[in-house]
Amino acid sequence: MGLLVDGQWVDRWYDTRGNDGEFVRESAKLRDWVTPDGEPGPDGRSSVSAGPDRFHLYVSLACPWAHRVLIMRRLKGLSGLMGVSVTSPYMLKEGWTYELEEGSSGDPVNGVRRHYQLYTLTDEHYTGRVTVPVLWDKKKSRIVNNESADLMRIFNTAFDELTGNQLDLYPAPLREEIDRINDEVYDRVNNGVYKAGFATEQKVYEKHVTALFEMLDRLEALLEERRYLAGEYLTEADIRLFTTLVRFDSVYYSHFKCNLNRIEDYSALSSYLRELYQWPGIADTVNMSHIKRHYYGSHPSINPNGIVPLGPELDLERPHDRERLTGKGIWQHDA
Ligand SMILES: N[C@@H](CCC(=O)N[C@@H](CS)C(=O)NCC(=O)O)C(=O)O
Repeated sequence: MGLLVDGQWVDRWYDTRGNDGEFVRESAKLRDWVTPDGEPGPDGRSSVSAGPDRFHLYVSLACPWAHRVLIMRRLKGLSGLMGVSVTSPYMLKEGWTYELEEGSSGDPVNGVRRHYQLYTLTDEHYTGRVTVPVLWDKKKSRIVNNESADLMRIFNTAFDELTGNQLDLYPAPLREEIDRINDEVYDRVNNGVYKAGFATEQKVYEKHVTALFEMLDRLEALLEERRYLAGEYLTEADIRLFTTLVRFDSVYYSHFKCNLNRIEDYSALSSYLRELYQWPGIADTVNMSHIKRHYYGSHPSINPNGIVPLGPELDLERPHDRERLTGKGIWQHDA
């Protein structure tokens, strides 16, 4: 695990010592947009135009941030329009790689063996963390964007004219509520499990685990009343929560020591997790082997021998009881 410094790969773990035992996630740096005609994106950001064979997605099936984007690709019918390269589950000295024998798909587009090469192809002096997911522009031979929150929004609208898909996972009337939920879920849940798991001071770990379970209790109460986080429609907020929930009992509970409860112990949250897992197309995006091998095998400071636990045995296919709450599926753009 490492980062690029002026285009050179440096093998270095996160610096928690310099932050009083806290893991601080670096913000993504490549933030261009994709729009139907290449007109500027939100906040006037520069943009490239959507095209049928222009983009390629690089993901790890283990990574919850990449997973959100893979789900959006599926729900928005983009699979035929945009190929995907899957990394090896392991992220070790050279960072993410495309080693076929470890379970990577390889990289048919650029033929790179190490994920950081995509960053140096984009900018030979790149400095910063080298993360998945990444959206690659085949026309300009560079990364367009490496922030999953942006990629979800791009996929929600940019290609609609090409696909005819009208589903809207960020509908205008619900945006304020979605943004509010996303902020808290990001801080306490999505990134909260990492802040607990990568903490190197007891009090820091306890602070983040406490905040995480306070939030899970609040989400449990909300989901007792609401079918989905923002109400009756499934939105991006649900996808963002799902990718953490589906990893929780297998990984975050034990590997990151987030073990006050399992998701299975919450009635509404566990049923909600099963409903989302059973949503058409979603189960196919979940690869528990990559998920477990990645976490237990890529963090030697937490799990030095890399032993991958056999359990727990989860049955996400069993019935859920969410029909008792009103649900209207996914919003349509022209609804
Ligand atoms: N802000 C990014 C974060 C992505 C991220 O941190 N991905 C992890 C994998 S789960 C990664 O690639 N980490 C490598 C590193 O931090 O060096 C996003 O949401 O797209």
